[in-house]
Amino acid sequence: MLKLRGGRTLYYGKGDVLSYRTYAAPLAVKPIPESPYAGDENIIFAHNIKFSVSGESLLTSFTEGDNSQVVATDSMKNFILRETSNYGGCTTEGLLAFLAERFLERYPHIDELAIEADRLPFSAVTVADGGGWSASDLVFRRSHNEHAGASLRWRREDGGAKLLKQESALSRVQLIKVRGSSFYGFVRDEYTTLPESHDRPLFIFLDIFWTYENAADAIDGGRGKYVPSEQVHDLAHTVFHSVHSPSIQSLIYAIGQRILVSFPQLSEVRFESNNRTWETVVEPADPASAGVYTEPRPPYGFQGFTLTREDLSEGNGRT
Ligand SMILES: O=c1[nH]c(=O)c2[nH]c(=O)[nH]c2[nH]1
Repeated sequence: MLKLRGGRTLYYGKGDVLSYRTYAAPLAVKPIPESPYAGDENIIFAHNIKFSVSGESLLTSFTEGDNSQVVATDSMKNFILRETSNYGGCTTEGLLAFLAERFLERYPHIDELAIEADRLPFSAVTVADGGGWSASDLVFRRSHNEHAGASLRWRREDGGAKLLKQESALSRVQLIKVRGSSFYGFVRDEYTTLPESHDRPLFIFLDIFWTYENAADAIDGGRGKYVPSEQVHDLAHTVFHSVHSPSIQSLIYAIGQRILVSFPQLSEVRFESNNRTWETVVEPADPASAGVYTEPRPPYGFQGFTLTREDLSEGNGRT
């Protein structure tokens, strides 16, 4: 949240700015053992952007109805859309940094801004190419599955723009593991009705956020240290597949450790998870046989956890 000196909150801006940029620079990343992902041609580089500004100079627009310093949110939308064509890089974080820095240059009375985006994923369709199959470079399908995101906060300082906060994201992951998860040993008392489970079908909703040690690695994909959400997703799959989890709490911690080990350029990884474990209708005779489940009823449980590099050192009291 954007705040003025003295702690007063003041901001305004535009959300849901839908920007479909074509032919951004291609992104190439180092492969990791858990993922075949090596980059993106960025033929479609599309985002849903949210943008807001703050500053002492805007106070009278609220207190006195003085619009003389107000950049209309309609103009913000135009700025974002038009300037997106001038972005020469290949990452969402880079696009947001480019827009933020240009905006602060263009409007010197704005002190602080927040900009965030969800990447709108489009994947190439597979086409027959005379005997085989290949990925089209012309036709793409809109995906409504998990996607990347990023958020940045900037403040004008000493005439330049200073990055205050950076977070990248993988949002709306939905994964089901049909067996190999348990939940038992929890507090049992007069309020407990949940049976212990030694092998449950575990369905989780997951959002994963990460922060770089050096934000330049997120902003400039050419430095070779960009962490693509696709690799984060593949790491999460791999851990979910391979560990027997005693709880979602323990599962997200294991995924977080693996992410920090794989990507030494990150300082922090954060999780928000949601338990959507299917409700059992017909119990399977043994875990690998036919069962029938249905959607769980609300309310849903959730978990949150932030890991730092300390979580990788021995004797941190958490492992
Ligand atoms: O992985 C879980 N963690 C919990 O804290 C919890 N609580 C609950 O009812 N089911 C689960 N599952």
